[in-house]
Amino acid sequence: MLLEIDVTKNFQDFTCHAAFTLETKQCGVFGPSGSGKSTLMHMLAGLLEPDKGFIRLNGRTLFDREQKISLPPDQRRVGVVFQHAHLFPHMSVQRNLFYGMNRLPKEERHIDPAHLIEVLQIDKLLNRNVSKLSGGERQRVALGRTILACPQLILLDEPLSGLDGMLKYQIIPQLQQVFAEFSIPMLFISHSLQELRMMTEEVLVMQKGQLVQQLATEELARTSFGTGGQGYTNLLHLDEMEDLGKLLRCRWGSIPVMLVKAPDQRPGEFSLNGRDILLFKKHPEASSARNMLSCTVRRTYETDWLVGVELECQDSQGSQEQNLIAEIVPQSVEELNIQPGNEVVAVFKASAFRRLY
Ligand SMILES: Nc1ncnc2c1ncn2[C@@H]1O[C@H](COP(=O)(O)OP(=O)(O)OP(=O)(O)O)[C@@H](O)[C@H]1O
Repeated sequence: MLLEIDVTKNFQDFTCHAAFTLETKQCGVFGPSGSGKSTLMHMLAGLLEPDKGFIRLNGRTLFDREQKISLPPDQRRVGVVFQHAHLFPHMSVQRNLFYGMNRLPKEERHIDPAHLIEVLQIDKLLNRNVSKLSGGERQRVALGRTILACPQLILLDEPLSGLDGMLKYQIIPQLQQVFAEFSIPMLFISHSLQELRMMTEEVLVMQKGQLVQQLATEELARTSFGTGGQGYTNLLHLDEMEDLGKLLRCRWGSIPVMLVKAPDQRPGEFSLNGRDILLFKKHPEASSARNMLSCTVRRTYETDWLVGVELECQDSQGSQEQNLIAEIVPQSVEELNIQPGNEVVAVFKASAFRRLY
């Protein structure tokens, strides 16, 4: 995908200006409420006309003020999924799903509906009336309808913010799978950095109507979590849980880790705060913490008042496996001689994990 934009929109007391070139398939738009994320998205989709500038998608001009080009939304090949799925209330799920696809010339229909329906797990909903769907089901149908129209770009405007926490994290793996399998470029708009980390590789940061940064989502996570009070959040996929009574032995890739047993605990995504990880020079002789991983320091970086230490953790065979970031105070960096290439032991409790979904 190649998206080239330089647009300006003036409202009475607000100006939105964004100029960027994007080649990444999975990109986020991040910013606080009122920073202009939706305004930018509406200009892209053709729902709002910029006062100045141009929008080109894969070399095709969607908008150009000087050339007096402004394609209507249905000719842009840009699909939109809103916060609240705008499904047609008088149609069944099936008719909603195929609405856009039926309007496409046959030679442009390159998505297999049966496969998409399977990945989105909506096969049992096809004959239902849309008023009988839950929030998560509605969002999956809305996404399916948008994808079947075979857009060159999909805009998702806070698609998860209308869903409660648990449901949100259940739908994320499905979204990840859909975008990976069908390889559709997307712009994912959100004010949740956690969602963006799970869904995108690169992110555009909006502030007060201006595009202020374009960077890797992971890089943004490091700086924002580091300078914010909450600390950097490592995201870990844990599976193969083995019941040891009050603890669960799980796999993080090929590394075994211990997790406290909670009701209804099952494999999935967990977070581990970088400030909950202690670093030791040598393997501690005894500790109440259940997790002690041998690691190599890869890099350090400074946050406002802590130091982020990028670690490569080894599995039992000693091969470098997973990455982890610990945040420690500068004095500890000096005392432990934390430098790239040095070996340390990362220690954290079995209760330090938080389940995401
Ligand atoms: N049609 C309009 N007329 C006048 N002002 C508008 C219009 N649309 C948006 N704005 C203003 O533009 C600013 C940015 O709004 P926008 O909805 O783009 O922000 P946002 O980053 O998407 O916010 P949120 O996360 O709350 O959805 C706001 O101050 C809003 O009041």
